[in-house]
Amino acid sequence: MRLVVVGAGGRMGRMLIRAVAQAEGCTLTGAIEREGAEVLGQDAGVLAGLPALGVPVTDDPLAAFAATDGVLDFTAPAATVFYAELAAQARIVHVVGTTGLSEDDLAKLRAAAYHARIVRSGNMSLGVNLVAALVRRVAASLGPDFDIEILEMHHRHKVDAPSGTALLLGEAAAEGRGVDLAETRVSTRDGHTGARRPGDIGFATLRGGSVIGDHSVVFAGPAERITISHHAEDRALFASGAVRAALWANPKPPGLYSMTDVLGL
Ligand SMILES: NC(=O)C1=CN([C@@H]2O[C@H](COP(=O)(O)OP(=O)(O)OC[C@H]3O[C@@H](n4cnc5c(N)ncnc54)[C@H](OP(=O)(O)O)[C@@H]3O)[C@@H](O)[C@H]2O)C=CC1
Ligand SMILES: O=C(O)C1=N[C@H](C(=O)O)C[C@H](O)C1
Repeated sequence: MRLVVVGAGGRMGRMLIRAVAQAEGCTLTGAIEREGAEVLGQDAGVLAGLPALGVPVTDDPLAAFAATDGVLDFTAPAATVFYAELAAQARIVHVVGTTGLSEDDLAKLRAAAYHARIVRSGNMSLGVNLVAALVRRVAASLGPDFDIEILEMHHRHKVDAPSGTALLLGEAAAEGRGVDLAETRVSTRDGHTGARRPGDIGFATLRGGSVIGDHSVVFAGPAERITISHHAEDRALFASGAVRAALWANPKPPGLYSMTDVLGL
């Protein structure tokens, strides 16, 4: 499968180049960065710490999308919406790892998925998606006297909160409970907040250092507490999940898919 990496100079972009170069059955056909980026013109392989691959980083997605089967995109919301529209025009696979998308952005992705095969997930790892399945089940089993709180910590450069993974886990908890996350979500507490509202799903965000991604879901009951945690130890985990998603989506009809579909969970 021919693949293009957008946001090639980013933390995940470099990991994605490595993952494509090392994956059986995949060829890197393009590496895209934004206009004016310092890495333009560099060889994508060298950028990712590999021998040269003969693929220069460019700011021309049109040419790259016209000659590929799929795009791996861990960039920023506005960029992802733009690339989804291009992927739809080119009728290719678009794997979206970007987090922090608004409802409006998501609506645009749903529209693009009439023509593109889009796989989107706040976390491309097998472990987190298994944890989400577990959280759904635990939330469905426990009664309303168990309060649900989600804690996450990421590196100091992360720009969105709560993380895409925290929201994915929150959605799983809400689904398990049969409630709407939008109506139960509490993402900030400060000052005199009053007592916890029954049924709320709380989010707490920590940022610092080089933490790749730590998540815990706490079910706090009257006399016991269950904590389900996941700790990412290497970004390569997300990159190999993204390549797996692209290979899975390649023969599928247009649509918006998730890692739950890819992993058959
Ligand atoms: N779903 C998952 O499993 C995971 C998701 N993520 C998500 O992936 C995203 C990226 O994370 P990370 O790699 O750490 O961030 P970085 O900031 O390191 O990388 C993002 C890259 O995208 C580039 N970019 C921004 N806009 C465009 C554009 N229009 N065209 C081309 N390139 C563009 C940025 O360039 P510039 O610096 O010039 O803005 C930057 O190089 C985040 O949303 C993060 O939460 C991260 C890990 C796992
Ligand atoms: O920005 C990151 O780094 C990560 N983002 C994703 C998220 O928002 O959950 C996934 C992972 O935790 C790393």
